Amino acid sequence: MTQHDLRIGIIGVGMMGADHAERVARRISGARLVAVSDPDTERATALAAALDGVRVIGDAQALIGDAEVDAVIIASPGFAHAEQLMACLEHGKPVLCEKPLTMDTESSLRVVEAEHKVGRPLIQVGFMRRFDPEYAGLKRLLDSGELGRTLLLHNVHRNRTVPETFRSEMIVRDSLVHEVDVARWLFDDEIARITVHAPKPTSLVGEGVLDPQLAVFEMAGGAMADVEVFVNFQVGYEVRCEAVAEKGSATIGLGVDVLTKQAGHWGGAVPDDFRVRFGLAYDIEVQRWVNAAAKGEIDGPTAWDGYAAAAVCTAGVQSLQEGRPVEVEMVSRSEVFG
Ligand SMILES: NC(=O)c1ccc[n+]([C@@H]2O[C@H](COP(=O)([O-])OP(=O)(O)OC[C@H]3O[C@@H](n4cnc5c(N)ncnc54)[C@H](O)[C@@H]3O)[C@@H](O)[C@H]2O)c1
Ligand SMILES: O[C@H]1[C@H](O)[C@@H](O)[C@H](O)[C@@H](O)[C@H]1O
Repeated sequence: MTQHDLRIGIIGVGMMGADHAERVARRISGARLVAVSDPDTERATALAAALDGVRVIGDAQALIGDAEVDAVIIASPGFAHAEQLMACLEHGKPVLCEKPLTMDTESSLRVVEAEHKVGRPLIQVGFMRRFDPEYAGLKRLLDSGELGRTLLLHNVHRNRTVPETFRSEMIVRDSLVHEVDVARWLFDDEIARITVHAPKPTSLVGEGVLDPQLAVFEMAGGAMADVEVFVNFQVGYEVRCEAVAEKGSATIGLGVDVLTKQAGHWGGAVPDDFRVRFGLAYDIEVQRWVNAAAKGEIDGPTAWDGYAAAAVCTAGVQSLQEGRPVEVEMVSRSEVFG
């Protein structure tokens, strides 16, 4: 820890915020966790007590404006992001905002426009899969051209369970949004049209929750991606992606770990949740964000990426509700950036 460390404040210290707090406090170099804020003050106080030199600030806006906070991590629920992002922009503070950028296309666009007015990139969006060594390796391979042009992506995204607040729309905006970003990033193209199907739902969740969902993305350039997203799979956390190209295919997320043979069975462990599967990705993401923020830069998904993902998810929710493919409506980059 040095006096030049970036002093970080975290907003929202639930599952993800607490994980980031631990990360910043113990594993990230060039940064120091100095403050946390959460309406659940008991939770924030317990977390701060377990870490050295961390203040609890009652209100998110006060944390953002605090003179001793240089940079902010937003890990509050998606509905709170827009207002907190706007405050970070007003105060000129670099911010790593957990996905989704915001919960709707309009507020995401307002954030992009407000950042453009500031004149420098301050917002990085927490699409951490881009930092996962397996995804990064897949991206390098596809970009190398060794397999020819990429034609298809097959994706699987399964959570063991999610909180009861997770309704059908949340599955699109909070879970499928990862594959939306992955498809845009791997294909380096926009999603032009999306269809989200609702197969027979699991009986193990609340009435009316459409889980699993099957999505199809049609890219502007004609390639396609399919996604199974099943957030109450019961077994554990699984994220897989197979890219099919002209001269071969490549798969990540097979979970090849130590294979054990014991008591008449063989196999390996299935991670319980994203904190295990993507722990290294979050470490790399936060370290690179800290390094960049110290220089007044970002190094990862931009507010524009967050906006594009929000636009796709809005169309995805409409498709789920209306049972038909829906065109994605987005402004063009030149309308915002000139
Ligand atoms: N990148 C990933 O893989 C990943 C994984 C999990 C969650 N997330 C994202 O992180 C964010 C938080 O998710 P979570 O699973 O930790 O949720 P959570 O419910 O476990 O925690 C949210 C915390 O925010 C607090 N909170 C509620 N309203 C707030 C407000 N207005 N301002 C500040 N804090 C507020 C809650 O009291 C709670 O402590 C979401 O945006 C979610 O999508 C990302
Ligand atoms: O908020 C979480 C998080 O983004 C995880 O990475 C994803 O797998 C879950 O589906 C979602 O609920």
